[in-house]
Amino acid sequence: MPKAQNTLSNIHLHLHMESLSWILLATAIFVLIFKLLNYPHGSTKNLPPGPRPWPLIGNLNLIGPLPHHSLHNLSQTYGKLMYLKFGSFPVVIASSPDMAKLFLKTHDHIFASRPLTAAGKYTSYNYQDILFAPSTDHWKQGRKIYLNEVFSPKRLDSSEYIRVQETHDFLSCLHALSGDPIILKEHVLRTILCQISRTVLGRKYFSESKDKKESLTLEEFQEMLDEFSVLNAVFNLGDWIPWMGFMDLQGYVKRMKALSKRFDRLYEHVFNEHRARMKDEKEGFVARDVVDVLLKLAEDPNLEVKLNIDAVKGLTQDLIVGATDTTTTTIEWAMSELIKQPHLIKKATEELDRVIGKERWLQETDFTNLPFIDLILKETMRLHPPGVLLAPHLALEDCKVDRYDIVKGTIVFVNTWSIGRDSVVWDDVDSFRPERFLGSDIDVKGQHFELLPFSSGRRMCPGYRLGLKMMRSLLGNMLHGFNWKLPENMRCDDIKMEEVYGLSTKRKFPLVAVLEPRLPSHMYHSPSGTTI
Ligand code: HEM
Repeated sequence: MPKAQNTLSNIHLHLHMESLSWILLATAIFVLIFKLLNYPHGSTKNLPPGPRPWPLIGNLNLIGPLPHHSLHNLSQTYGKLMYLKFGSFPVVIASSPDMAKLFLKTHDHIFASRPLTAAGKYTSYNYQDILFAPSTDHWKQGRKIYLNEVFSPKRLDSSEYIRVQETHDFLSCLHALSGDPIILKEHVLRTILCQISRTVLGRKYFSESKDKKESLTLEEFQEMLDEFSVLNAVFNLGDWIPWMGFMDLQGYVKRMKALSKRFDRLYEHVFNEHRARMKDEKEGFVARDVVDVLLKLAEDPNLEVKLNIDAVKGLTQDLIVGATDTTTTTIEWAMSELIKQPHLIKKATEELDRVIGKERWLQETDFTNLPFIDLILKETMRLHPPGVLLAPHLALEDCKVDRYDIVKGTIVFVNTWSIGRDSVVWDDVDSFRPERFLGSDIDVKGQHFELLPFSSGRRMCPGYRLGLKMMRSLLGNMLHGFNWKLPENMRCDDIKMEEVYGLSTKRKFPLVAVLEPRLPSHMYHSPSGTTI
């Protein structure tokens, strides 16, 4: 072979070898990246079963607009403990009472933290609230403050008069509207907002019509709460694929920052008013509401963890957002289920007539004598728990759960919506039958893992007693005070039961009803003289 030709084929061979090495190198890098992205699926860990994840997005492609439904369907294939990847994060889903118990009771100390999300950072004062705070000393102290200063039986008793006044105003408003179709949730939300604002902030701080002088209208406040609910439940890409976060492709972070500014303006106004009273009254100052208590605590040098002003805002905000959507949504679901089954309303009103009579309204001391109202609420929260996936929990350490390895940093969701439809636990799962709880000791206080609307363990809802009081009283009195009908052109089958996912999972189509008074007319006179 001539020398020149020899050299040429050497070059060819060299080039061929070189491209081969490039191909091999590229393949090796691809495999490595794929393995890294899918870690720990490829590791020696014994992970719960789950679908194979895609690079980059993991299993996010399997999650639809109602994530609890998507996860429920997946659990029918992969089982009650399921492993997925959301972007680059390992996620496990518990879909049965025994699995929920392992995370919320047996290993509660390991799973009581929260992942750091953009919502917690931008809408909740950089996690200086309680709901989004990881398991830190700030969070522990905040829960203690709540339990002693807001939710103790004594504190709840001292704010009862507010709930009574606002409930009477609510009933009076409904009476004035009797005969006309009403959008129920608007009235319930307004009442809950009035109750919680007066208890926490001292007064309402919003006006119900545009011409009154308040920094905020009711409409704007409701809009802010809706936006909070949406932004705190969205699948924000930057949370799951952190390197994409800076692009904010969905625009959620921008909205979070804007919302936070609106809430902050409200708190600044509220706090300035409270500080002014504190200054005026000096030694004679006595705390009248939760903000007073928190601002006083912020001055306390002996507090274990210093409470700065952002933390006071975070703690204040959790009470407002924690109380409003959850209770309003539950009452709306309850009435939607009841109105489809008039015999249940009849049963409830028979009990009310027997226990309360027609000459007074239901009070908080009557609750123990009205078991059917409680059965209705339990059955509502079985089928329509507001927090369908609870809030996300985070593994602080590696842990073995039901023979599977759950690695540190795994995010845990408990699918309470799925548990409420578990046919191993419940008969006739899709039917709304409050009587199913007759003679059963299952309650909603975190001891029975088949019914977890308020969760259980260290992260259990601290406001559940207040939530129950507000719901029992409003629902009971709504049934006591009125006959419930559908607008003329509607039949029971027209009531759609579709959902919209959010911090609380709400009805897609608001319930519209027509009310007719059941009690003598003098009963509806509101003591505070509120008109609509
Ligand atoms: C129907 C009424 C309510 C329901 C169904 C409900 C449900 C829940 C759920 C599921 C959680 C998350 C638990 C977890 O992560 O495991 C939670 C947490 C929380 N709830 Fe409620 N809630 C209700 C009413 C209230 C009320 C009335 C308040 C306050 C006034 C409140 C304040 C909070 C707070 C501050 C947290 C955060 C607790 C923490 O992360 O440590 N909730 N709630």
